[in-house]
Amino acid sequence: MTDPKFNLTVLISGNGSNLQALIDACGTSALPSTRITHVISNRIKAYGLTRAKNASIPTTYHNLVAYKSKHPSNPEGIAAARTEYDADLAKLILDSNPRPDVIVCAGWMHILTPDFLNPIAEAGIKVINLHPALPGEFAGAGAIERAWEAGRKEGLKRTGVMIHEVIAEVDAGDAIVTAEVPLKEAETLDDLEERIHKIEHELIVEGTRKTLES
Ligand SMILES: Nc1nc2c(c(=O)[nH]1)N[C@@H](CN(C=O)c1ccc(C(=O)N[C@@H](CCC(=O)O)C(=O)O)cc1)CN2
Ligand SMILES: NCC(=O)N[C@@H]1O[C@H](COP(=O)([O-])[O-])[C@@H](O)[C@H]1O
Repeated sequence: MTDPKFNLTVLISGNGSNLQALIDACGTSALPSTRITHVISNRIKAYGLTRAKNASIPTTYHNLVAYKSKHPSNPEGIAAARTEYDADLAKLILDSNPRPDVIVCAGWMHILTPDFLNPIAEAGIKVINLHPALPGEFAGAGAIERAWEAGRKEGLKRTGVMIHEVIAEVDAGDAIVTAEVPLKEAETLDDLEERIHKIEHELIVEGTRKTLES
């Protein structure tokens, strides 16, 4: 059997249900001739690491705490730690064989700085991110809850999910694919999260495929 045409590196921080959606899609008509060759987590307890190991995908735990411990715990020291961390994350990926065609942030809860983005872009590797909101709305962490609150308090009628290009400004990169999610009156946050996660699992596959095809 010939090697898959496309290679993915997936960055995670948690449960990994979106990683699982990608694992399940690889090699099917949804993500043809594609394989995940590396999963990297910034959290050692991320269940997504177990999902990757169960799928025989190489994993790396890239630990920011180890970098912070080498610097003073003041703003300058933390900035220096993040610079080193991000530069080493880029090296980790650029030194891998095969290199990825696309890096997918799938619940990756770490803001990437130009120390990562620049060397990756120079290598011609695209970085995309799953964000549970529509372009220009609820950037950053906790987007689902913030939309749910806006539905209750401000009458927001819909939120959404997008896969977007990753740039230095958080969640501001061009949208690759989006899906609107209507907000339902008196719906619990858990129920909204469940509806949104189902859409995420479809959109992350579609967004990755569109990126590979572009
Ligand atoms: N430069 C970019 N980095 C990242 C982007 C992006 O668009 N540009 N997308 C995010 C994912 N994300 C939302 O989609 C997001 C993740 C995390 C945070 C955040 O505030 N992180 C904190 C730490 C939070 C924690 O560890 O619990 C931080 O990094 O200080 C905001 C947005 C991925 N990165
Ligand atoms: N800003 C990005 C963000 O908030 N992403 C959120 O992280 C979750 C990861 O779930 P998973 O680990 O089960 O894939 C996703 O469901 C998504 O809503």
